[in-house]
Amino acid sequence: MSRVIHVAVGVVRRGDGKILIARRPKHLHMGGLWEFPGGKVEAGETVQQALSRELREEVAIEVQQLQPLVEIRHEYPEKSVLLDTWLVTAFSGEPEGCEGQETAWATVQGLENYQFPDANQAIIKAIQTVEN
Ligand SMILES: Nc1nc2c([nH]c(=O)n2[C@@H]2O[C@H](COP(=O)(O)OP(=O)(O)OP(=O)(O)O)[C@@H](O)[C@H]2O)c(=O)[nH]1
Ligand SMILES: [Mg+2]
Repeated sequence: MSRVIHVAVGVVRRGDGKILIARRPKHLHMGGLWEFPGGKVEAGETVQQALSRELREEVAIEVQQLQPLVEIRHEYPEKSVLLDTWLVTAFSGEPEGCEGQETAWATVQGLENYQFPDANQAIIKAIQTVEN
């Protein structure tokens, strides 16, 4: 039995309702697929601290306001993840892929046109049902 990897995931929503997505670098787990930016929670960090750090490191934005969205437990053949997913409703800065990743803004409906890792289907469902 392997350990569950705790991952902080950010669903960054812009004023016009579009959602930020980024393409995972080819060499990583699930490389080439689209994702919501984020990464592993490190020892001694809260999930909110991890999310702020990851969004700064990966897409150069500062989180200003967030709310819990959903927690997804998923077993991939090679690892188990807990995607601790937050809706980011205010941020500063203009997102860019700091590690050379492609980024895009998608409408909630348009998310279906992108290929995500399997675990993300449940996140997309949660985004579709969220109000306000
Ligand atoms: N960030 C992110 N990770 C996801 C998503 N969906 C999903 O299955 N994962 C999985 O969660 C795991 C951890 O994410 P990560 O690789 O971004 O972690 P990280 O930024 O800390 O990278 P690192 O390994 O360089 O430290 C990966 O196995 C990844 O495949 C998603 O939408 N966003
Ligand atoms: Mg990451």
